[in-house]
Amino acid sequence: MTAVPALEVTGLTVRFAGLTALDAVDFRVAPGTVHAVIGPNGAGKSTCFNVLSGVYRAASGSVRLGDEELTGLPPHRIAALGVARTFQNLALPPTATVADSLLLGRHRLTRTGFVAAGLRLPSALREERRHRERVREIAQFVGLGDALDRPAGSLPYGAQKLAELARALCMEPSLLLLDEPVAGMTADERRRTAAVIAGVRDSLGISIVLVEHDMGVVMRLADTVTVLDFGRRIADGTPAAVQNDPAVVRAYLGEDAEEPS
Ligand SMILES: Nc1ncnc2c1ncn2[C@@H]1O[C@H](COP(=O)(O)OP(=O)(O)OP(=O)(O)O)[C@@H](O)[C@H]1O
Repeated sequence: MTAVPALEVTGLTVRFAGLTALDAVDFRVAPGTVHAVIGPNGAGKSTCFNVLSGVYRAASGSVRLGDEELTGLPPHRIAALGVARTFQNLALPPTATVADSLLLGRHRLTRTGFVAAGLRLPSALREERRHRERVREIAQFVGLGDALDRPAGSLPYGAQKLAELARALCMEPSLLLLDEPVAGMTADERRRTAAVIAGVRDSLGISIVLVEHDMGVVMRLADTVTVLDFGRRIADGTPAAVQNDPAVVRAYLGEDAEEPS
């Protein structure tokens, strides 16, 4: 396994027509840790996520993964550097089987060219078998080992979200970006997904950045947390530290939180 590099975000600034959605934000994600980005509505979480994955351009600042500068690179180049992401809304092909959906995640790791694959050459068949084995392992890892031959769209919502997570893992990333991984889930599905995410960190050792509204999940799962409000970083630290930070309480509850009762 190659060493997982640290993610270093420095002075990250994003502007939309006069609105500063991210204002000189700094944070660091140590290798093999879970880092949550939280904040009230409109704080800049999705913007941050979209800059990390290359969907939005930063006005200034830097995002470095080890020695690689990610700012300015298009999404596919960032993905090629080992950054995988999931989406807030389901993005699996609904009629493809879970196995085939996960195989799509291995596209960038596929060596055999189209011609060899099209001709069904032995080398192409061997490679496909290797990828299918890895897909099976990853599906088992997230608890979908029995669902490989089912159409992804026929699974319950929580299982479809896990299949997306599995597809991202199929890229063998060193950094996984999760956009609200438990949004819309039942309590059971949330628990199961949180356990899978903790397992990804603990067993695969990769780094995870997640944007999430569910505070219970954030507090249980994250090693470190960055809190944004109106595009600025207002707190950064362990879940316990940021939870008790007066600026964070104020941001979530409004100015009234400061008034003596
Ligand atoms: N593509 C865009 N064009 C213009 N303004 C945008 C764009 N994307 C986000 N914004 C603005 O940037 C600010 C931050 O938005 P962002 O979606 O990043 O916040 P958020 O913390 O993810 O909010 P939520 O929790 O509601 O998803 C908001 O004022 C939003 O209206």
